[in-house]
Amino acid sequence: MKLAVTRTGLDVPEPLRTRLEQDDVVARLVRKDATLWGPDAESEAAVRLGWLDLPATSRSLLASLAELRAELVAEGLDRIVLCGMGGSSLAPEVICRTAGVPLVVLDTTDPGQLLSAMTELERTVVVVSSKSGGTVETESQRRAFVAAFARAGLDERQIGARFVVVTDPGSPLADTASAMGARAVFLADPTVGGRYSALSAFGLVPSALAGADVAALVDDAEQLAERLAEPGNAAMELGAALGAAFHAGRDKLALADAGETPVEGFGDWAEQLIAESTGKEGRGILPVVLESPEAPGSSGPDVLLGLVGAGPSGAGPAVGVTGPLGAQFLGWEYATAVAGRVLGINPFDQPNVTESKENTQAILAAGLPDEQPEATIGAVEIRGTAAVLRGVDLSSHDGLSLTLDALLAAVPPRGYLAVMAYLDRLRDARAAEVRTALAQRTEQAVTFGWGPRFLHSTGQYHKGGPQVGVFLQITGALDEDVPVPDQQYTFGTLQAAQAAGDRKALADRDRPLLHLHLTDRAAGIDQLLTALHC
Ligand SMILES: O=P(O)(O)OC[C@H]1O[C@](O)(CO)[C@@H](O)[C@@H]1O
Repeated sequence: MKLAVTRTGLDVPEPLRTRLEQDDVVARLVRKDATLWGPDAESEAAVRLGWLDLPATSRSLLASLAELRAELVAEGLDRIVLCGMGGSSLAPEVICRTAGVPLVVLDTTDPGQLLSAMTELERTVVVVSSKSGGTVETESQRRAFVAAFARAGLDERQIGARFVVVTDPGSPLADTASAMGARAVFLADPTVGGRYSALSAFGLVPSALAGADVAALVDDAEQLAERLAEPGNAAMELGAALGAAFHAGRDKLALADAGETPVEGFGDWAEQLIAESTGKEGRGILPVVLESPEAPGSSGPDVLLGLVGAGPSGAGPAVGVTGPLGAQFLGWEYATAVAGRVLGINPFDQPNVTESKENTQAILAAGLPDEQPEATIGAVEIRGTAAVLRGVDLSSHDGLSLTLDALLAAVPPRGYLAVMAYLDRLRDARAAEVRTALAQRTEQAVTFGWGPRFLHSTGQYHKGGPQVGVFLQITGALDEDVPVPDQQYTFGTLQAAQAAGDRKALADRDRPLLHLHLTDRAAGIDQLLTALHC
């Protein structure tokens, strides 16, 4: 099956089509012309287009991956835990979900979620994936697993044999991998950025070790790669549609898995690709991951519905993309690069991501801020900016409902509300229902992200995109905490510092923000959902 793109209710205007043709974008992109995104982006683009070659170059990984998987299974090591953030874990999660094979993805600093991953150690192999090799979440998780294996009685050599590392050549993680005697190290192509790395070792290594058929993925991508030089190819059509929608004022892309598609959870991967690539210089396309094509938020004056796995069935505006997963990855990457050109931004940098990271480090050094709640209602402590809380009667018996009403009222027309939950996405999964409940009550887009994962995805858009966002941050009390080995802080402190660091980054931009801290997570989520449904 080939990649196919269909549209309803959205035209690609002739001038845009002509411009893309006259500028020879199709031919220039496949020959990796770094000038496509303007002079400011040129030096970065020159070292960021390696993803176009991956369908051919990644083939060389397949034999060694099959061998390594067989070796691990023979030793009874059949549980794969992947430590990695953003582009280093989102693709393997979709690949494994789609293939129906188990992969434990650890992309969090939540101590509870970490502890649930640190089980069944006797059958566990940990894949540590980080391009830069310097991502604090990933390095902290690696240390925690080393300590857990040691507690389980493994010696140094045995511990090393439980780790597989994926990183860029020369990164600090490459050095650590050899120092710890990691069982295998895969050095990835440094000319591929994190969110474009689905078909590289970052996507393939953990997925193959978990049992997914990654050869099929590469085959499917290669079939599309062969057509990418053709004018009007499907990926070009998708990029043109995203660009046309943006210029028509439809700068929210509501993404849903659709139809009989075997692709599962694609929206979470595409969300990072689109948000981090386009959300900068005060513009961008905001991906809104929907629970289903009919979920609230699938239509609106600023929305384009994007269906993965089926053509659009209604009047639109919508775009449907069908085809196998390998082709979907490559097609959306290509389309995002094209959309970047249409929007006039550099789709390969993430200039605002470091800000929250730096705030986090400063907070870890100085200590967590002491911010007293404005009110505590049941299991929910309420804090927030004046733009949300001014005039809200927090002493009222329905103070939480009134607060949420005020939050919704603060979202401007064509703006958005971002829910950011620094919780355990397994145990506190019901928190995601807050998105649907809020989206039912507003015309504006409502997104949901698990912290700190979203910091490596929509976090770029929040800070670098149009400043029309309103934010709901949810944090929760800890049942247990876990020290980060050889650091002065625990995972719980790191998680709290990440949340506080991001609050600071948003406050520095005067964005309206409501911070709800759940003193009892389950009770607090219940309370929130009740307040939203009444
Ligand atoms: O693979 P790394 O270097 O750990 O980075 C993880 C993620 O962090 C970012 O660099 C920035 O948030 C993403 O672009 C990337 O996918």
